[in-house]
Amino acid sequence: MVVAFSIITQNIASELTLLGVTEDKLKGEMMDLQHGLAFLNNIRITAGTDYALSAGSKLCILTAGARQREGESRLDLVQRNADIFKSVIPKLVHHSPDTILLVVSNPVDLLTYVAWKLSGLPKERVIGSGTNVDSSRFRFLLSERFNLAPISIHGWIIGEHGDSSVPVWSGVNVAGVRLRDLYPAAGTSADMENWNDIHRQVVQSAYEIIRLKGYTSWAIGLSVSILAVAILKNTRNVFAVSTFVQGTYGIEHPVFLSVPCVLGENGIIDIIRQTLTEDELDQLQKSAATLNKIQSNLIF
Ligand SMILES: NC(=O)C1=CN([C@@H]2O[C@H](COP(=O)(O)OP(=O)(O)OC[C@H]3O[C@@H](n4cnc5c(N)ncnc54)[C@H](O)[C@@H]3O)[C@@H](O)[C@H]2O)C=CC1
Ligand SMILES: CC(=O)C(=O)O
Repeated sequence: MVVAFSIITQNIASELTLLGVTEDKLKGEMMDLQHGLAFLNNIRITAGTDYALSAGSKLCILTAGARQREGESRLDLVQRNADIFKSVIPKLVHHSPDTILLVVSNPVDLLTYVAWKLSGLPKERVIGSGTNVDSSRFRFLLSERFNLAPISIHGWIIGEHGDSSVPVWSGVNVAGVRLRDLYPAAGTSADMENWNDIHRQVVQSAYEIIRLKGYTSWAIGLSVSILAVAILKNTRNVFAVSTFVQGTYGIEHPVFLSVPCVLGENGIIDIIRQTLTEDELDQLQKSAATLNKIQSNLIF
């Protein structure tokens, strides 16, 4: 619902459909959103369980599925949510054969792979929300340490949206001034200033928020609506999103994980190849291997 709300406030869509399994809940959410339209630009909002409502969609955002309970990892959800995708994806693509799929449900990298396989769509049109939200958490935490606005901090988290994510310390910079030029040990094992604690906090963020409020919503909602803006407005902005990476960064496994990608009306237009250190590359390849191990045992 935060994704839907953020999209409505961004004025990027003329129609929005909420699809799900509970008619009453969907109708209630639809009415509540509709009653706010007098304060916003107009948009046609519909809701229901009939996938025909979504016919001709340019973008389908997938948030269906189980979420982590306290202490559960994202990877623990995989088979449950793959089963749900088995019933959802073919119906979506049947009604919108030229759509772009943007997967948010967890574990997002594995489910993006599942969505790609089930949909038959070209890989450029199947995208996972990936580590865009981790990168935003990273930039926020760095911004507190630098005492600067998060938007002025450039830093990327790549790899799995989950426990094996990779902080690209070698690239962290403000206005082109690299943290590593000022303090070469930042994020390494020799780091006396403990910058890596920021990455630890990024990885722990979802666990901590789930412990505190039961689920995460605001940051992911904003993060996904920004991706929707880039796709629907063809902006060519660069975000860390989950894409098919076999053959890039020396990754041999057929997996989806996050690297910086250019987004536009056809989905992923290009991958930006970052100059990673040997250690960062090694971590990225390990992240791919972690995902591949689970992916090879998936049934869908
Ligand atoms: N990638 C990311 O950064 C994030 C991912 N998530 C993931 O998004 C998913 C949803 O999380 P929440 O919205 O918090 O959970 P929620 O429980 O509030 O919503 C899940 C929705 O899925 C619907 N659903 C269940 N089976 C369905 C089916 N067969 N067809 C259509 N809809 C179905 C439910 O009715 C419910 O409305 C979870 O997998 C969660 O882990 C959540 C936050 C961030
Ligand atoms: C739940 C989740 O994946 C997140 O907020 O990062």
